[in-house]
Amino acid sequence: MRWWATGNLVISAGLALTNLEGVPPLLCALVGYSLIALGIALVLRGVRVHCGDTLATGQIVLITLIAMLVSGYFTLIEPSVRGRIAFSGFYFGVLNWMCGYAAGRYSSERGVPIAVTGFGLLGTALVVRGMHLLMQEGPVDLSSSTVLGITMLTVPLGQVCTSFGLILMVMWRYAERLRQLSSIDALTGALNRAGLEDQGGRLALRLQRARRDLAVLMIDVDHFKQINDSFGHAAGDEVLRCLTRLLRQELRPMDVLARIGGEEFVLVLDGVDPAAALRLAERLRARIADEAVQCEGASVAYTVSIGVVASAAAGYELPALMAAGDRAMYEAKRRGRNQVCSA
Ligand SMILES: Nc1nc2c(ncn2[C@@H]2O[C@H](COP(=O)(O)OP(=O)(O)OP(=O)(O)O)[C@@H](O)[C@H]2O)c(=O)[nH]1
Repeated sequence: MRWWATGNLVISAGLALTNLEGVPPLLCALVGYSLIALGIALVLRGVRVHCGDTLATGQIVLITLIAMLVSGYFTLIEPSVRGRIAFSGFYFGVLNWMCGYAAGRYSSERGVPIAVTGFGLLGTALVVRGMHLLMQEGPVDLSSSTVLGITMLTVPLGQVCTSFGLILMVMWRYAERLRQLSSIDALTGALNRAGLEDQGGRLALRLQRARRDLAVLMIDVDHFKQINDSFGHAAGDEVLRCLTRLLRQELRPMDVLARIGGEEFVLVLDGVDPAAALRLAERLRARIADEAVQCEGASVAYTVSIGVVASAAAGYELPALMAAGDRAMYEAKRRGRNQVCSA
């Protein structure tokens, strides 16, 4: 956004300079056209940065230098207004197409089609203008042609489209980021309750429609308060992070992992039948009991209690599945912890 705004400011300054009465032609041509090229290069950098790429400073300098040299050539060495204006049409047109290409190629965000259309319109209008001036007979006449009239109309239309499209792209990016942040637990990076309701709910609905098995594991760390009390809160946090990493290793791409309370985690498993869910829960329980967490020189051993529930027993409603899984998990606690129970 910063590059794009600066770029547009520089383009405006360049345009103003090229149209000023009484300005020496050399200044008008060299500085004016260079500024326009520099401005478009900054816009191109902005679009690329937004799409995870960049445009090197050397490339920006090169783009500006080309405009300066060619316009200087048509002013000092081979003075030709037609040559200068035709060149600027082609050159700035192609640069605008490059901006459109960058936006369309690297991004799939809302607003991209509008921005690409805007850059496309701008580029096409400028190239058509350049071609028209080249083919025009007699002295250069910028006022009396229908083609030039249409291109003059297209340029502001393209500018409105690019501005609107780029603003939409940036807003969409912020909205996506906010949505992600509001569904992620800051400590572990797993989903939080809101994220679970959203992604877990969608997974359950998809599996119900496809008539596939779904299983939910409710996992609670045993005597977590004692871990905090004995080793400190930082060690407790590290246990939660390590547990998240360990659980992630067992997940497949469609599975959902969430932390829904202090030391309570939920796994929603895609296409897992009751027997396989029990086997997985048992494997997790044993691995967790075996792997102590190292934190600030201390080795913190811990265990978990797991409640297992499958769609075959409790249906596909996530709240009902979690309630049944919770009951099974508390049964595991009641039986002495470090256990797996199924609903
Ligand atoms: N380190 C750390 N502790 C937390 C966090 N969230 C909650 N806790 C602590 O987790 C502890 C949970 O204690 P309890 O609910 O009594 O459960 P427990 O000690 O695990 O006992 P059982 O579940 O019955 O085995 C409390 O002491 C909370 O302060 C967190 O993000 N980090």
